[in-house]
Amino acid sequence: MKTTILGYPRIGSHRELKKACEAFWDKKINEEDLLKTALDLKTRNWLQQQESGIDLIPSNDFSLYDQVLDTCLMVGCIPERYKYIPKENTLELYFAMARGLQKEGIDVTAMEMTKWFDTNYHYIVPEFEKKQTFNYFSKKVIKEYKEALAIGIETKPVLIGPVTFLLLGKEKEEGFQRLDLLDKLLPVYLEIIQELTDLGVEYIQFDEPCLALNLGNNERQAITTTYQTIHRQFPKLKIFLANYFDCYGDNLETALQLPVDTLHLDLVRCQLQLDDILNSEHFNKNTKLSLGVVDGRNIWKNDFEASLKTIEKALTKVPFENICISSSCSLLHTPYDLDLETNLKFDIKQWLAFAKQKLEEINTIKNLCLPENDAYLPLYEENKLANLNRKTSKLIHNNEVKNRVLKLTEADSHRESNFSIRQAKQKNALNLPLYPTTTIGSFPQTKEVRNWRLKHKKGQLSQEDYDNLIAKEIEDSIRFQEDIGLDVLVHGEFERNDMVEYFGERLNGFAFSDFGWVQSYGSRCVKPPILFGDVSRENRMTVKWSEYAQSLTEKPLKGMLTGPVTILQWSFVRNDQPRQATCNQIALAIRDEVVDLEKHGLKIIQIDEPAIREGLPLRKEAWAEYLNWAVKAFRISASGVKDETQIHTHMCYSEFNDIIASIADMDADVITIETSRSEMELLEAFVNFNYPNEIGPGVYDIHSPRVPSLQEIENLLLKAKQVLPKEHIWVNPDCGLKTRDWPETKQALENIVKAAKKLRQQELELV
Ligand SMILES: CN1c2c(nc(N)[nH]c2=O)NC[C@@H]1CNc1ccc(C(=O)N[C@@H](CCC(=O)N[C@@H](CCC(=O)N[C@@H](CCC(=O)O)C(=O)O)C(=O)O)C(=O)O)cc1
Ligand SMILES: N[C@@H](CCS)C(=O)O
Ligand SMILES: [Zn+2]
Repeated sequence: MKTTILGYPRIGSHRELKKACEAFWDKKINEEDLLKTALDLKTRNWLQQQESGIDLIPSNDFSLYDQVLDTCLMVGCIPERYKYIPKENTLELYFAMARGLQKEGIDVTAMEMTKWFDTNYHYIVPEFEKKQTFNYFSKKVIKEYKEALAIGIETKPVLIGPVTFLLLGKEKEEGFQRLDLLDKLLPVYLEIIQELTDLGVEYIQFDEPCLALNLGNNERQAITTTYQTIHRQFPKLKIFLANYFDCYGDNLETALQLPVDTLHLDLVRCQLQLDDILNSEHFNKNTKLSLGVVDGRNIWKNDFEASLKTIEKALTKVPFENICISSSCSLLHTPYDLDLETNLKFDIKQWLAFAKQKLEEINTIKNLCLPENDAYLPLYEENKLANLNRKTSKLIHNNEVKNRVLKLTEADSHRESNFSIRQAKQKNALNLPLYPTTTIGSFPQTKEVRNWRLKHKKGQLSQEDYDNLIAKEIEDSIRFQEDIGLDVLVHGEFERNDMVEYFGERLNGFAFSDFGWVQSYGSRCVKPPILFGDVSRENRMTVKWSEYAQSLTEKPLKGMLTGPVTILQWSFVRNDQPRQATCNQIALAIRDEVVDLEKHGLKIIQIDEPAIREGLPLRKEAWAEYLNWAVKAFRISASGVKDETQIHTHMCYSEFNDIIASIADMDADVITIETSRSEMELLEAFVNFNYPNEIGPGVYDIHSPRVPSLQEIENLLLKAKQVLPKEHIWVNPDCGLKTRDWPETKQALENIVKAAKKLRQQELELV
């Protein structure tokens, strides 16, 4: 029996990689310094895994920015627009693809980014053209294998499988299907595998999480062709095939017939597939099984008793030596180390395991399976006790909250009137111009603002002083928004550390870590709150600052809240009750806040739901049930106000096509969406569906430091104007501006307002 994991977090327990990357981008450190930090992190990760008894330790799971971008570089899939960046300057090219580049006559946009399956991790979307060619360009995988070898660790290199790589990408022109490129891509993979096997690599982990999706026959055939070809050419190579985040489902038969050494199962997301596999006529008894019993997506302690039962079941059909104990998916999605948390209550801390603790769990589970396991029995008992304690803890249950959810009625998820009546009333109440301009909520979270919060947290800045600084920042931002002529203002979210953590900190039922960082994209991290119990709102959460901001201006100010599905989705959520039940509890807490904002004079309230698409189950069979409760939860949160109050929602990084009916069903008066990186492509779904309510297609890609020109914004707006009724169009950036600096924000927003004014002028001239 062996142990493995599919990947380890890489940002650093103290976000060392984030800090090094950002210092490198700011030219405060050079390439050598950055690469040294990276090597230190990789080395620490490998040694940690070795020390924890992991047998098959992954390499090439590290990335300076994103593993899909690494794969693009590996196979030379570099879009034409980067050709002016010298290829020898690999890091400049790499970060230009990730973030865009504006310097010395070069002005290139970044590649698109989207969500990695149903996680809050974003990957860079590969771009393919009809005449796409591939070549073995970046040798990172070799370099990392050698780096580990240099410290005496023989690793299992991880590659994103060619089929998943193609499916995750996008055709940039018509007339071909990206899967047709497999014939050209596969030879490059073979070249890479050749180099790895020449170095003595025994196992390669191929990540093919596309197997968790509904695939067509040609996609399944592509999987079969790929692994038959690899096996034919490298019969001695041990192919470790990893699918995760859901079952193999109807791809199981294909997967079971592949010539692979080890098949990985995510047994956290899909318990039942083990029975299906063991009972399948296609199951080859010589195939090893990697049993992903330790949750790579959540932070609850493993239930050893349950895991051992699962392993016992596998052992009825699979020889002991053919079992590998592993994490359900890469541990990338969990924080580093629970030992760093000194402020978590013991009661709660005893229920948790972060990445380092998960390594230890995997090792313990394996040892508990051995005949001589005496030394590990105390750990088994400790685990049993902690889990029992969680089941019965008084910290978790609140009957008042449970009853309120039980008493919800259909009427609680409906506004008083339908949209057209509300629209007319809101027009009167708000008196906005055509093409109203607004922003999505946050303004730059500068170093100063974050430092005030840090000092305040450490007790070095009093509540009063902190509040005064925030108030001044809000006032400045209101003046700025008025000066440039925005129509609907925001307070700027300066008081918030994060749009989910901030609410979690103010709601009952949540706990917080100090170092529970998880990479969201590139150098950006989030610290998901730990949602352990019934959720309720004790006090108002946002009214003070929104009311204050509104008092500074005659223009309408948007109250700013995070929606129930997003709070659920971006927290480490309890696994002892259905997600739907937890979501309704959050919805009621947000509803109370919405009603309070209205009471305090806010005429527009935005309830952000950027995670609604990401929460969609990977398999379509499960969509309807999810969408039903998710949309309902949003509606519960939004429906406590009168018709005149305008409810906005915001979503970013979403493919809307498949779920557009549900988005319309959310019945927000206005929705702002991400569209600029995709050149308004994402708007298509709204147009085809005849989306009934108002819509603000983002015209400024806020994830890149690039300032969009007036012309670019105008072009995007013209595209929107061609397909949407003009009375429905809002003009706004893609998403919040918290990651941007003020100078570029000012320039970009000025351009946005100018573009909207120009459009209005053109309308006047037409009359
Ligand atoms: C909209 N997005 C979000 C997602 N998920 C969320 N939970 N939140 C989101 O906003 N998913 C999809 C997208 C992803 N986008 C982003 C965008 C930006 C960030 C981001 O900027 N993250 C910050 C960390 C934010 C935070 O929690 N800050 C705290 C702690 C501040 C801190 O680092 N303090 C320093 C000292 C201050 C200093 O000197 O700089 C310290 O403690 O050492 C706060 O503001 O109080 C990031 O830095 O990565 C994430 C996802
Ligand atoms: N209101 C949030 C939404 C981000 S998705 C912000 O502006 O940052
Ligand atoms: Zn957003």
